[in-house]
Amino acid sequence: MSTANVRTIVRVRPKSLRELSTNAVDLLTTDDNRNEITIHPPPEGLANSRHRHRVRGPRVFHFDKCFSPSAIGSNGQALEEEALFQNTGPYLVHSTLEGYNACLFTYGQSGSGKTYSTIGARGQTGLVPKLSGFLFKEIDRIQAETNATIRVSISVAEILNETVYDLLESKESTENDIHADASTHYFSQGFSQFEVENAQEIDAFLRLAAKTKETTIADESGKTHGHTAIIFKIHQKIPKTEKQISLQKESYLQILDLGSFGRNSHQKSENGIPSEFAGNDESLSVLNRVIASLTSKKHDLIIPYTDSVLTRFLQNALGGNCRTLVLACVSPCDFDDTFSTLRYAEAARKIKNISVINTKKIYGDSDENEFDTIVSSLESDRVQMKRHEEHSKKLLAIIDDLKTEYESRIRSLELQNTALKNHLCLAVDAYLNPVELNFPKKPGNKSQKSLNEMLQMELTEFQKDVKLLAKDFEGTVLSPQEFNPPRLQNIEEESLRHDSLLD
Ligand SMILES: Nc1ncnc2c1ncn2[C@@H]1O[C@H](COP(=O)(O)OP(=O)(O)OP(=O)(O)O)[C@@H](O)[C@H]1O
Repeated sequence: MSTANVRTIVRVRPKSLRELSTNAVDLLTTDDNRNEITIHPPPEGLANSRHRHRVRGPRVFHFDKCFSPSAIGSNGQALEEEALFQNTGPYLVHSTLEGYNACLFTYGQSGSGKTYSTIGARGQTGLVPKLSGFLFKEIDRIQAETNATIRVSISVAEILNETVYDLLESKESTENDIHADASTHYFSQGFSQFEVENAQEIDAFLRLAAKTKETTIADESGKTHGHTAIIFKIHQKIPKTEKQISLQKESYLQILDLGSFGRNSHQKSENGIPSEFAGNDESLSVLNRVIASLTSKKHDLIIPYTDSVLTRFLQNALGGNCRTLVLACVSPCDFDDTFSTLRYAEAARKIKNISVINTKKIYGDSDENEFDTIVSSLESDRVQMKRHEEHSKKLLAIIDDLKTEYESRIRSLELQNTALKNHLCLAVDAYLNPVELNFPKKPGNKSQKSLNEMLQMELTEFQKDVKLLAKDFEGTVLSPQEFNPPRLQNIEEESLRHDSLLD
């Protein structure tokens, strides 16, 4: 079992021709050695930015690795291409061949270089072709050294508006068709899988997938706006030792080229106004919520993985049984989207994954050894338990906070209650023992009568108020027995008493 944080790599693309021709201001300073990127707010008057009011000066972000655009090498490839591969490929391939699940997913605004970096473009080889070459080189080496048998199969899917398209079978899948693998908890079942024996075959399947995309789900301009998932399943059988025990390992290597968000994106929100996530479906905003929940100080107990198909795919990669790399791609001249990407990428670095080697021992020729199945399932349960234990701790902390808050509220209510009780007692006492008023004698019966009526009315109003007050506090302040409201007869006597005072 190994615990590791999600690793984040940020790649800054060079200025596009449009940005060069319009003299767009470069807002990023990248220090590849310190792995930090500084973003500078655009100069006044150049852009109307959502974030500017929160970012008055430059803001520095830290990552596991940063790549600024570099010169083109003698092989026609940008120099950082090889460095990018060295920082991703071996980690992913070695992890998968050790038996761990591994995942790389891209993140970034439209046109920031996600597809360029993963798949490649116009003579530039992306990570996936390099990775498949390296994978088979390593498989050949291991097979030669250990006599292990390693089989690789590939699935390619497109996630678009909550629908999953199997790009190798050209069919749609519903959410129920696709599900997690029982032993690895990896969300990968339900697509067609094809066994591949070398990098050329992988390349052929990727071309087939691209063709399917183009003919079935691309728009008129030939673009597709979904998230592309390339999933390799690696199955290893390691031959028997003297004790007649052989090992089986099954792991997944998942590459996700995510769709775009951003103001330059191809789609708009429902009301036609471009928004941060308008360029894609809601799934990217769910992904941001998942990252925010996993890294929140408030310890959100429910991580919204199930709110989108994309986050179901990434459930293992974010906080689960997987070694994960995030490749965040940014444009140098777009403040809002670049700032947002850098913020989420930096947050993703705080996510902790607990991964296990997905292995199974086999005795003799049987691969149905009950004991080992139980052991491997227990190991997987242990990881789940550890996660639940962490959640329980967070839950207890929240309960403690709530308890303290409620205790202080109860104390304050008790104080209020005592104050109101005193207040009510005074009011009742004032009513039952009125201060005798010395009204001046007025000549003539008429004015004396109207004064009596006035007194009578005030007395009735006061009686109502006291009754209401007593009702409000019934059972908490005064019991009905304690409170003895004056009856009408008493009021009449009182009125007569006042009358006699006036006489
Ligand atoms: N590092 C880079 N060096 C040179 N050109 C690049 C680089 N990154 C991207 N580009 C160019 O920028 C353009 C956009 O790149 P890309 O299509 O990979 O973006 P994206 O993030 O996948 O966008 P979308 O999600 O909208 O498809 C392409 O023409 C690509 O060739």
